[in-house]
Amino acid sequence: MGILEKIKDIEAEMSRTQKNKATEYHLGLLKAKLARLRQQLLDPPKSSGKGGDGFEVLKSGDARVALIGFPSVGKSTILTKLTETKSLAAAYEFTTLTCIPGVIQHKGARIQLLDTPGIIEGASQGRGRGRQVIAVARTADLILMMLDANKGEIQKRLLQEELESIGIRLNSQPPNIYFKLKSAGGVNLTATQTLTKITEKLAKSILHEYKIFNCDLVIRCDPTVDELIDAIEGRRSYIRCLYVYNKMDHMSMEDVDRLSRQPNSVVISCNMNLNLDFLLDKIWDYLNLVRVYTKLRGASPDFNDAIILREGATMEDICRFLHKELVSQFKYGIVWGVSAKHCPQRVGISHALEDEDVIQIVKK
Ligand SMILES: Nc1nc2c(ncn2[C@@H]2O[C@H](COP(=O)(O)OP(=O)(O)OP(=O)(O)O)[C@@H](O)[C@H]2O)c(=O)[nH]1
Repeated sequence: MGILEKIKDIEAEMSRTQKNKATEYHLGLLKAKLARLRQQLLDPPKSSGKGGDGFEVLKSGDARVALIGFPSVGKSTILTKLTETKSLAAAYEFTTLTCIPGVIQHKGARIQLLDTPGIIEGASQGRGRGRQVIAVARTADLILMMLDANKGEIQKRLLQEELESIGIRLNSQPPNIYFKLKSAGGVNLTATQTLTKITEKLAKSILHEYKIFNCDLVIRCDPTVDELIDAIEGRRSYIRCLYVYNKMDHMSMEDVDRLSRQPNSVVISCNMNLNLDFLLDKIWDYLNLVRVYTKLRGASPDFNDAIILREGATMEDICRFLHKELVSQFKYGIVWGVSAKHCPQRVGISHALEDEDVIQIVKK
C-alpha cells in the first residue's frame, strides 16, 4: 500500500472514531502515525540528485513575505499594486504560472513579496504546484493568506489545514518542550507540570511509534498531542500570518465589519485601492523590523538611509552589518531614541536597539 493510501486509511479511521476519554489514547497514536507518514511524503526522494524544483527565488531585501491563496483571489493584482512588478493578471483562473517576486518599499525597508501559483487543495500530497508553494512559504518571514472575502472561511480552513499538514504553524509559538535523541539510556521523560491533555503512557507510545527508544524528553508546558508530535518531529516552521480578505467591494458593510474584527485579519479591495495603506502598516508591524540610523560625530543622522534589522537586534548586529572588523574595534556606542534610558546614552555591544534609534559607534 502506498503512503497516500495509508494516509487516507488513517484519516478515515480518525473521522470514524468518536472523540472521548476512552479513545484519546488511540487517536493520539493515529495522529503520530499520520504525522510520520506525511513527513515521509514531503521528504524528497533520496535517489534524485536534483536540488529544488526550479522554482526557488533568491532571497533578497530585508524580509520576505509569501502570498498564498486560491486562484483568482487577486494575488497578482495586489503584487502589482504594492510593488513595482508587473505581474500578469487576467480575468481567468491560474494566471500566475511562475513564482513572481516583487519588492515593497516601505519605511526605508525593501520587503520581498512573492506571488505564488494559485495553491490548491491537496498541495501537501504533491498535487499541482503546491509543493513548491509550500517550499517558498517555509522560507517566508510572514505569510499573507489572500482570501476571496465572499468565500473566505472555506478557503481559510482548507489552506490552514494544508499548511498545518506540511508542518507550518501559523501565529503560534513552539511548545516549551526539550527533546534530544540519545544512543543509550532509555526514555527519560520529565514533566515539570501536570499534564491534562496527554498521559505519560501516550507520550511513550508516540515515541515508540517513531521508533525512539533512547531520548531525553522534558515537557515544560501542558501540550496537546499535536504539540508533542511537533516537538518530537522537529522541522516545524512557526510563521506569522495575516489573513487578507480581498474584494470587499462585493461585500455588505456588516460583513466587512465582522471580518475586520477577527484576529490577524485585514479586509481590502485591490481593484478600488481600499485599505491598502492599512495593509502595508500591518505587514510592517507583523514583520517586527527595526530601523536604525547611524550618525558620524558632529554630523546629523541621515534619516533617508535606515539600516533594517530584526526585532531584538543589538549593537553587535549593527557592527557586523556595517563591517566585519567593527566588532573587534568597538569601544562603545552612543544611542539616542527609545532604547536609551537617557539621551544620549553610552552603551555596550550587547545593547538591544529599538525602532528609529540613532546610533554613533566609537572605535578603540
Ligand atoms: N471585484 C474585485 N475584483 C478583484 C479585486 N482584486 C482582483 N480582482 C479580480 O480578480 C481576478 C483575479 O485576479 P488575479 O490578481 O489574477 O488573481 P490571482 O490570485 O493572482 O490568480 P492566479 O494567478 O490564478 O493565482 C481579476 O479579474 C481581478 O480583476 C477586487 O478588489 N475586487
